[in-house]
Amino acid sequence: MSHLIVHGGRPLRGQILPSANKNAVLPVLCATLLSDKPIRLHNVPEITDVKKILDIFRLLGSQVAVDFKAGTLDLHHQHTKFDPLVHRLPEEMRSSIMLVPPLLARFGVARLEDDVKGCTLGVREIDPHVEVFRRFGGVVERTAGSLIIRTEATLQANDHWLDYASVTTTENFVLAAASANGVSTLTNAACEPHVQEFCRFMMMLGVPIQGVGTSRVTVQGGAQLGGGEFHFEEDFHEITTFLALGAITDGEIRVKNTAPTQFPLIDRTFQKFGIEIEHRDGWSTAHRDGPLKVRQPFTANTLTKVEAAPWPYFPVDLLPIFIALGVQAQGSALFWNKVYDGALGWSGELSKFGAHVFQSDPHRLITFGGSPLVPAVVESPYIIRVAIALLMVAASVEGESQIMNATPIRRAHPGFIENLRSVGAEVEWMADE
Ligand SMILES: CC(=O)N[C@H]1[C@@H](OP(=O)(O)OP(=O)(O)OC[C@H]2O[C@@H](n3ccc(=O)[nH]c3=O)[C@H](O)[C@@H]2O)O[C@H](CO)[C@@H](O)[C@@H]1O
Ligand SMILES: C=C(OP(=O)(O)O)C(=O)O
Repeated sequence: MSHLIVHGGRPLRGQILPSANKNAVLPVLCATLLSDKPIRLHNVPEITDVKKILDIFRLLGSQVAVDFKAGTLDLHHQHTKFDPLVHRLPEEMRSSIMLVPPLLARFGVARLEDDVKGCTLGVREIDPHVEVFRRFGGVVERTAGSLIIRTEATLQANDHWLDYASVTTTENFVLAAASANGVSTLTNAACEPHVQEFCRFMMMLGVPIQGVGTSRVTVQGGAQLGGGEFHFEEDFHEITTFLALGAITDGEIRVKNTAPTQFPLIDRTFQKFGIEIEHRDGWSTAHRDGPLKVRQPFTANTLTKVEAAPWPYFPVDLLPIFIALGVQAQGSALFWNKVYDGALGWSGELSKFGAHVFQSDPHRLITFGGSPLVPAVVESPYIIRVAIALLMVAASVEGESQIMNATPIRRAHPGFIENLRSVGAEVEWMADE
């Protein structure tokens, strides 16, 4: 059941309790492997990436007890063993790469399959990760289809300066530094909300970290790590997505949001399309007054633009959601993906709805929105948020559309289709032939 049928044109109204952020949950799961004490996690989402990591934990001999209904996960990596000749880390997901430091710290060896590229957004380098492994004393060897990384001794604390603020490389540095023999500092560190949430988990395990939320992070390594309990926050991606779904269908969805301090730039970006976000009493709502409309800039010869780059810029994973708003909003807007070189190639699918978009180069796309759209059969690339963006457009257009290959949604958003139905959407997975 990889395709979605959407009967669009209904305003979506209601209330949503968002799930946790996949990109916080996955590094935390990897980090649990550093400790041999019991750990309990709350608000754990039932998503395919989480299930893949739990499967490998079971194969390694860890105790795993999960209740997705209650959102609780109990992990105990006490009798865990890793054999590079037998065990394969999960493929088609980026987060596998963050199992490497805990495996090195505990077993002195890790093996990483080549396909850890995740969403097909363009080049997703592993070199910054390899550099981090080497700086901590890892010896990296290429074999057919995988990398083998080994360490002879305890990981060596060090200072490192990244080429760019990479999310998973920052998390990998912190993971390696936690078990290294001294103080390590990373400069040009990523500081996304999920990186901060991951660091808070590491601190709960007993790792002293300074500079969380900034571009320089210092980690005191070598502490004896404990266990404990941790509760995941609501995902700012999912909050934003449901606010946008309410707005694009001319409805109104109220979404629980206990961290509105993360939202000022996201709110201002909504305003660029004629949408006002209200945060009140732990809930957020998007209001629109009339048709969606791109706000005109005061500067001559420019376009209203959404510029996505590492945090605290506008988050790159949310760009497709706003491109969907752009094709429905009257006027022109420029979307600039400063991170990925292959994240906009799907724009041809928007044309099937009758949308007018122009990709000016691999990083930039202009929407000329507001013209009437028609239902369509479109094909999603393997990109979570693009499957959702196509679904958003379909939900805003009267009639039946189909989104082929929409399963990437299941990598990040548990019960997404059920949630959509609960706010009035007519959407279902297509039965297999
Ligand atoms: C599991 C996880 O957490 N995945 C997220 C993580 O992936 P991930 O950690 O893989 O993303 P990186 O931050 O490493 O960036 C991805 C790629 O973008 C390019 N790049 C990035 C930044 C930059 O300033 N210059 C540059 O060229 C590089 O080619 C890099 O390989 O962060 C990405 C960027 O927020 C998100 O899209 C992914 O959802
Ligand atoms: C791109 C994403 O994930 P990944 O890095 O796991 O592919 C995402 O979460 O939007």
